Amino acid sequence: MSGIRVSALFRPLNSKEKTYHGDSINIRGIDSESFVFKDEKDEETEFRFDKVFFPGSEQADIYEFLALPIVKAAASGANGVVITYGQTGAGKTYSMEGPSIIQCDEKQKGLLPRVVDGIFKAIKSSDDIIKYTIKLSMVEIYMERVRDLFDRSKDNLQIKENKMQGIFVNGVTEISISDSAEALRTLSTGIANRAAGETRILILALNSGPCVHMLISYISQRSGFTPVLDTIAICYGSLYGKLILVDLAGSEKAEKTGAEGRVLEEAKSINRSLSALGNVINALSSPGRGSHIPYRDSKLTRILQDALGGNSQTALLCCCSPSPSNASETLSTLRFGARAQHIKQSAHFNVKEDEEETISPPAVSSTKNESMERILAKLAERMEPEDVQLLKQLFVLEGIFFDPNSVEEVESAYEDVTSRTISSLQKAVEELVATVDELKKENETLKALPQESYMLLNPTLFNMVNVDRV
Ligand SMILES: Nc1ncnc2c1ncn2[C@@H]1O[C@H](COP(=O)(O)OP(=O)(O)OP(=O)(O)O)[C@@H](O)[C@H]1O
Repeated sequence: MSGIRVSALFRPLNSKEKTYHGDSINIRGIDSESFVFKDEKDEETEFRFDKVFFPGSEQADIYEFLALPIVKAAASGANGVVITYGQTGAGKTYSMEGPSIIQCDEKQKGLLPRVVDGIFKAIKSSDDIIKYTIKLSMVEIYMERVRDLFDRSKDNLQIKENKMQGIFVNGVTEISISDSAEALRTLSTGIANRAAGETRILILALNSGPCVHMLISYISQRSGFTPVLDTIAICYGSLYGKLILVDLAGSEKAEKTGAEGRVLEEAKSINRSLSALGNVINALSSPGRGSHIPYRDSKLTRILQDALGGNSQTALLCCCSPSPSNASETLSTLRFGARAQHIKQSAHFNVKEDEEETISPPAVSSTKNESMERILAKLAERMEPEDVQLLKQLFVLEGIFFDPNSVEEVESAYEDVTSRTISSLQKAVEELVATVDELKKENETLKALPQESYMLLNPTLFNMVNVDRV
């Protein structure tokens, strides 16, 4: 999958819409990927997405097209994100959950229960030797605070970032699950805790390891290493895939909600976070984009930074009403989706460090390679070509990841690898100095011995010391 996979979904008309406009709808399908949309002024615009789900589409088809490839990739250690976007009542939650995640007709099942089933299926069909741990977290963003839906006392969680996990919610409750039924029961407690109208984020973390076939490929790579790199060889033990499902809050304008007081404040906060998402998408999709992408402008964009900026497989479902009465909101949802289509990404595998196992990370992505080359070019200005070659291998081994568009992160990755290399070189130098000291001492002892003892101990040394004395 390249870029973000974007689909538009038109739910069936509801009874209210039918009352006002009968059966009329403002879209005319062209094929499974495109349609003509008629706005409030009867102007027509053609839209094309990766797939269009017209009214009456099957929930199973949406899952298979948007989420299944991501589920499979997550089971092999890649990050994935599925987002539903659209105005209130457009079908985001229905698409995500279906009428209920616990008791529901098979046909109506939403993405969430299907994703959970899909993960367990992928695990069952994988190699027996791989052991998986699956953990669930569920948060909502309420008035720019990240709240834990499994533990309501945690109502202002912080978003952090590290090299192995990328972006993560610090201190969030993670519940281990071992089968679909348990996962759905757990999820339903989180769903019961949510506030109406907020953005809900479900994080499924999959850890797997040890993985033997990767151990073999690691050994074959190691055979070419010099002893210097051996001393800093990094051990890998497990892969983890992070799968995030995001049911966004309604995208309509705050004023349109007719709310007042606290509810209006909530609506404005939702608008701010969705407009921050729009700004990030605009920045990422602009052809001559600069290096600054405003991920830090909202909690939502910060959590989705990996998803939008590079190292995840991402699917966006733009949920719409097909009714002329919602034309202006539908148009803005479609435009949002059209912009998102221009974002280019590259998913890569996450390899978690482990002290006991040694496996090689899968191949790095092309974006990461570009970043790597850039950093190596910088290093080449001040290092010997052989050392740069060694670093190149180290980059590949270490599976370094960072946002290649962020100068800050490029710098920190550069500093990280440089300082590790320097410390390993320092260690090697210290060992050499110790060896030289030992040899010197040995030499002194030998010099102090009478000549006859030299000859008995080692005739070669005797000759060397003699030469030295001459
Ligand atoms: N694809 C669909 N098929 C049948 N009914 C649907 C579909 N999508 C949505 N609906 C119905 O439309 C109504 C609103 O849908 P839903 O709650 O999913 O909207 P939403 O976009 O999540 O709204 P909110 O922003 O308030 O969460 C529900 O009653 C739901 O049953």
